[in-house]
Amino acid sequence: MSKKYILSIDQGTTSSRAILFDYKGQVKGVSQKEFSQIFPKPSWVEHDAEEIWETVQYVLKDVLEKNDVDSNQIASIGITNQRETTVVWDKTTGKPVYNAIVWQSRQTVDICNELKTAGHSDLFRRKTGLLVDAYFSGTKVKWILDHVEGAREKANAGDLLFGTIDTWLVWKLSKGKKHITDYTNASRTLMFNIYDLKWDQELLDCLTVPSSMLPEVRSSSEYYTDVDASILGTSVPIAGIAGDQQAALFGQACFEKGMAKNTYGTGCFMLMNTGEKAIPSEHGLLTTIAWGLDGKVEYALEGSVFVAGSAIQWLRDGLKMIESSADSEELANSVESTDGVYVVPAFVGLGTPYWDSDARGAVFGLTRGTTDAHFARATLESLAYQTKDVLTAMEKDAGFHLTKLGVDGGASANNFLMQFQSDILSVPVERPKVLETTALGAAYLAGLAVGFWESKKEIKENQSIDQTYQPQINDSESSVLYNGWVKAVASTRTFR
Ligand SMILES: Nc1ncnc2c1ncn2[C@@H]1O[C@H](COP(=O)(O)OP(=O)(O)O)[C@@H](O)[C@H]1O
Ligand SMILES: O=P(O)(O)OC[C@H](O)CO
Repeated sequence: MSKKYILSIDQGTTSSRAILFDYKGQVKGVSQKEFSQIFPKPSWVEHDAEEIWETVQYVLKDVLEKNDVDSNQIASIGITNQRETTVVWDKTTGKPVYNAIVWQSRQTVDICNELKTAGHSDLFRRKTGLLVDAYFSGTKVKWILDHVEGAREKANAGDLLFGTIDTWLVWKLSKGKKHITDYTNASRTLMFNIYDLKWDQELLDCLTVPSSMLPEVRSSSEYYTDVDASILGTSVPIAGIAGDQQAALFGQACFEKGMAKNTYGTGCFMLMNTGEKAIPSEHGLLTTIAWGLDGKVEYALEGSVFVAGSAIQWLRDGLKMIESSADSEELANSVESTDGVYVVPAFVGLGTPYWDSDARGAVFGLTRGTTDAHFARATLESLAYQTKDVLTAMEKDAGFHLTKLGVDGGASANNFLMQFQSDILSVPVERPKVLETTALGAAYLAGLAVGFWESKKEIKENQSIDQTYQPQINDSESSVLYNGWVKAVASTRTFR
């Protein structure tokens, strides 16, 4: 039977997806399953790693069954994942010793403060391109070893393994045969030197993490192992791995230096390809690995916003203002403006460019006339304002202006948001036809490794644009609106 498809696993913060892509990069079928968000304390976010694995198995089988595709028709599997989220499990039993600590979780703020007080900030920044922040995996591993009874002893004896979600899934899919990750995921851990391309003993010592827990680091596109035949009926090669934001950069075909994309998912992540040169940021951005491919590594600058689509979920689930996230568009469009209302969704602090762990959400400008529509509109607008904060920092670091912004991710389906984004940035916003660029990027990486696609040039030809949003307000109107946001953020940060 001929190999017609590449199968992508997109393990995101709120759901797991399996997507079948054909040679043209078109979606042949999708299966998606949400899983539980666990909030043990305010600003802590955890997942059950076993539940994640169950949802991944479910969507893999479901997408094949629903679309009448046999696993024999799959040329290879690509994995892309929510990054930084940390799983520690027992090597022998395969059982996690604690919930997965999610990238958004703030439970390691105290550990970060200790590292900063001990004077380690520069060391981490210099070697990893990141910042000492609870966002990244390193302090999460340390937290688990410090807080789970017996964990440190077991880790020291070599009995525990660490992995980001990609590592956990490959371990499960290969029935414990492979403990690996790729450069992009390793570059988000605070333990990996992005210049030497090795786990860094000095950083591990600061974090008190034994090196025996760490996975082998591989490129983002190569044959790693097979999915065990018992899972899908035949053994299918796994041949692509990348963190979801890097995969989206690849899926948007941002192969050249200076090309950037912004993904609106649970959080919002803007990445710019900087080629074979890593650019250290002076404006609060992260320097990170874009991918390891064809025997070399390329780098990116990244701005990370912690709360974006999850603010819309909060309107839906917390405030019960809307029934579905998509309803936010109609509600926002039912009013002409927010009437001066600003929502700063700093539920878990603020990421780029503020890196303020202690900030918490705030609402400004309420009047007796404020309605749910103003509130929903202001919440959607906050995604665009946060993106403007990031783009401003990125342009300063890169030293040039972007001429257009490629977008993707769940919330990029929102036309109100995309138009407002273009208005606030004063640049065109381009949305591709295939919004699943994260999964597509992982598919491309997996397909290149097995010859399904021959080259990046072939991939580029698959790209097509759904809609371009042009700025509809002038620069001074846009500045007035943005200045209100700048004041709102400043006030949020002084409230403690
Ligand atoms: N039409 C929409 N308008 C606004 N937000 C949306 C819309 N559709 C989805 N979202 C938001 O996008 C997020 C889901 O996007 P997705 O890319 O699947 O995220 P993730 O990969 O982080 O799980 C959710 O937080 C949801 O609230
Ligand atoms: O699950 P997403 O798409 O919001 O992505 C999460 C990021 O990878 C966190 O760094």
